[in-house]
Amino acid sequence: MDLFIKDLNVQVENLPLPILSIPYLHIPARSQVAILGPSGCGKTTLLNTISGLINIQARQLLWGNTDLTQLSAAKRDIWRFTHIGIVLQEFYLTSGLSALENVLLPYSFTHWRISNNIKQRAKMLLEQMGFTRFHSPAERLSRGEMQRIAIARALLLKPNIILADEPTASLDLQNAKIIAQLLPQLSQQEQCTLIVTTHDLNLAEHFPRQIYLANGQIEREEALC
Ligand SMILES: Nc1ncnc2c1ncn2[C@@H]1O[C@H](COP(=O)(O)OP(=O)(O)OP(=O)(O)O)[C@@H](O)[C@H]1O
Repeated sequence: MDLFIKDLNVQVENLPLPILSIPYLHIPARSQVAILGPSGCGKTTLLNTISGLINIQARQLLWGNTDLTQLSAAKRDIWRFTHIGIVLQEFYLTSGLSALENVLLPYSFTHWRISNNIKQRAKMLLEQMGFTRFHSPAERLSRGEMQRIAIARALLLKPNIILADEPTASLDLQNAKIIAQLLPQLSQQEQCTLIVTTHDLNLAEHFPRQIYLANGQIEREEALC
């Protein structure tokens, strides 16, 4: 699914200027894009907008043929659950559940019984990230391991799109490097679009397209040919 944005202007109460203003943006399906820029430039607002988490203040925001501006908040929630996997700086794992059970959570929300196929897929995703302690309690894992669990959870239901907000920001250098390699690798393998926001240039260098925001606007782009 390609992303097309036309005339996005995010206004908030008591501020005279939009906090994000993007006249046009096209991100082709299955591409890998890093959104960069200083703190407060609008990265998270952009991610929240394209995932439909917040009201969309745009003339048009198309993901494929679906214009999110035309959907109610409830319909956007269903659309997001169906199409987007989200990875955040914090991992939001459920303590008391194992690593594997955490990966399976999105499936558990809509199914009474966990099928063998989905369990195998969860294990396969974890194994691809070099993690095999499926039954370890989530709260005993290292931060790098927790982020791997969060990535596998985001990929479990084969989303068309992965959005990651500062996925390496709370990791040490070594784990940040590993995640920086794994995320683009897995999204390519799963053939989904990957969009990350980051301050981390080591992460951004793994992305063929980099969009720099400043003061809520696209300042410049870099593309590796
Ligand atoms: N609901 C809101 N009300 C008022 N101001 C807001 C609101 N949401 C965001 N902002 C402001 O809009 C600007 C952009 O915020 P945003 O969180 O998108 O920036 P960011 O680039 O993700 O920053 P960081 O890198 O620090 O996470 C900031 O100045 C923020 O304070």
